[in-house]
Amino acid sequence: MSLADNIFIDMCNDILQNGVSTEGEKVRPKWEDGTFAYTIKKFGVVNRYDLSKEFPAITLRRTGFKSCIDEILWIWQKKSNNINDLNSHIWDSWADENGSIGKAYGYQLGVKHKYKEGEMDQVDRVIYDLKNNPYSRRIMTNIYVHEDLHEMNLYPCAYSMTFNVTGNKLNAILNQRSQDVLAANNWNVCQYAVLVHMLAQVCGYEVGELVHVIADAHIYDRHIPIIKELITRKTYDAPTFWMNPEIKDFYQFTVDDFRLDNYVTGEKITNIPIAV
Ligand SMILES: Nc1nc(=O)c2c([nH]1)NC[C@@H]1CN(c3ccc(C(=O)N[C@@H](CCC(=O)O)C(=O)O)cc3)CN21
Ligand SMILES: O=c1ccn([C@H]2C[C@H](O)[C@@H](COP(=O)(O)O)O2)c(=O)[nH]1
Repeated sequence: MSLADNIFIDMCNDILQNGVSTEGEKVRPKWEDGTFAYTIKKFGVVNRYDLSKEFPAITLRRTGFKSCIDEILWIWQKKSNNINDLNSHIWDSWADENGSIGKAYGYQLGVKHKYKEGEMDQVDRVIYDLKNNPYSRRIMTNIYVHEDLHEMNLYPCAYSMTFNVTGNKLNAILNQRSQDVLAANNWNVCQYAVLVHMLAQVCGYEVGELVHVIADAHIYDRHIPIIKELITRKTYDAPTFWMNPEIKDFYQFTVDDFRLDNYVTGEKITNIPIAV
């Protein structure tokens, strides 16, 4: 069993047993047929992944490793907010007729800001500090920008990263305000784990911990039977993560520079309904 499976199973059991239902409350998302998408939710879930021990992909079912990397590169490296730059279709429901998701995610990371050292966007600011001020306690990004929220089709969920160098290790906190546990929990964990690996390699560190702080961790009503079945499955050993060691420039990584070897998992769950 992988450590990530343990964390996932414990979190799901905690939500199912101790969570609170939103049924009958005023909620925003809907299912495709127009009915409200209620959840069972738990406030303030914190999960810690030691990336130096294993890559945190669950084995209960296969996490779409290549598509989650494609999305993190879309946001952090291409700094794009257009689904035409993305190879998967996961954002289609939130894009306008031109393919834009508005001033969200990649758009915000590409905005240049004025600092004493010159103009930089948030990603380049992080890389600059990791290389030049590793003991700074101010190395963080934030894409939850209130003045632009009215131009976002979906407000950012995973909205902030805080990086912290301790010894020769790069640690990070991912702050997430809202988490669809079935569709995107392990997806988000794997993509931000990959981001920490990338930044550690190009800035000269070993990987440390990824701490995932989730304000509202929820299981949608139509996902409850799927989750109940999922967490009773057999688990396998964690896969081996490979990243091309030759890449030393953050902007040179492509999806082909990453691989999960020996990723043995339970069977695929097809057609997971997504609340929009
Ligand atoms: N309700 C909801 N849940 C989300 O997870 C979510 C949103 N909305 N809105 C924006 C993005 C889009 N995200 C998504 C959307 C779909 C999948 C999905 O269908 N996942 C499939 C496999 C996809 C693949 O491997 O390419 C899965 O089996 O989990 C995942 C994340 C995450 N976000
Ligand atoms: O990276 C992501 C993006 C989105 N989600 C989920 C979390 C919620 O279920 C919805 C967003 O709805 P809000 O009403 O805006 O909270 O999308 C995710 O888990 N991960």
